[in-house]
Amino acid sequence: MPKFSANLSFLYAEVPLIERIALAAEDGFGAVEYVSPYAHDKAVLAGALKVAGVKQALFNLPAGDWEAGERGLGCLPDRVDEFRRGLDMAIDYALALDCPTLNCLAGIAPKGVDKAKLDRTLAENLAYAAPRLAEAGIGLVFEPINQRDMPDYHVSTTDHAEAIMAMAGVENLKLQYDFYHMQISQGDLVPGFERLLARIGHVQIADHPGRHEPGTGEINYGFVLEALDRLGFDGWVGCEYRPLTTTREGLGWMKRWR
Ligand SMILES: O=C(O)[C@@H](O)C(=O)CO
Ligand SMILES: [Mg+2]
Repeated sequence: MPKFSANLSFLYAEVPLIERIALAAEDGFGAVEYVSPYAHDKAVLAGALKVAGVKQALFNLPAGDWEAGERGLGCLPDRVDEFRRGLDMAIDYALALDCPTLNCLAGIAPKGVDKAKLDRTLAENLAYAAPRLAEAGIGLVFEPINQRDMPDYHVSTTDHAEAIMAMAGVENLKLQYDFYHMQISQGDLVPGFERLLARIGHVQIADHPGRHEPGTGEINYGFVLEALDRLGFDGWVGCEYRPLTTTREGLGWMKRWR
C-alpha cells in the first residue's frame, strides 16, 4: 500500500501551515511535507507533528528569495556560500523534526551563464551536501521540474538529473520523481520510474492538466500507484496537488488505498 504524505504547501491552504498538520492527520495521512519550514519555530513544528501523530517526510533546502521568483540555489555559481549556510540550517531543522529526506532545488538558470558551469556548480553542491547529510542520517534528493510551470528551471528531465548524479559521484543522492512534472517533461511514467527505482528517494503526485487530484486528468493513477506497490517502492508518496475545491472534498481518490 502506498504511504501518502500531505504536501502542506498545496493542501489545506485555507488554514495556517501549523494547523494543516492536524487536518492531514485527521484525514489519514501518515506524514506531511512542505516547501519550507524556516519561517516557523522548529520546536513549534515538532510539537504539532507529535500532537497530531504524523511524521515529517520531506522539506526543501533553503531556496533563496521565493517571493522574488527564486527556486533554489543549487546551480547558482555566485551563491555557494549561501547554499552551504542553508544546508546547516536545514540539518538543524531536519534533526528537530526527525525528517528523513531533504530536497535540493536546482534553481532557475541565470541568463548568460554557461550551462556546463551551472551543471558543475549543482554537482559540487550536491557532492558537498550528501555526505554531511548522511552523517546526520538524512537522505538527499533533487527533482526534475517541468519548463512550463517553472521556465528556465535548470533540471527538467531524468536524463539531465542522472548526468548530474554521475558528475557528483556520491552516495546518499537520489531523485525525487514527481509524476506531474514527468508527464509534462518526458512521459513514459511507469517505465521511467521502474528504470530508476533504485535511485528514487521520494515520489510526488498530481494529475495533468491542472495539477489537481489524481483522477481529474490524463494520468492513470490507479495503474501508477499499483505499479509503485508491485515494484516495492516503500518511500513516501507526496500529494502535491491543488485541490479542485477543498482538500477534504477531493480526497475520494485516496479511499481505495486505505
Ligand atoms: O514540484 C514542485 O514544485 C515541488 O516539489 C517543489 O518543492 C518546488 O516547488
Ligand atoms: Mg514536486
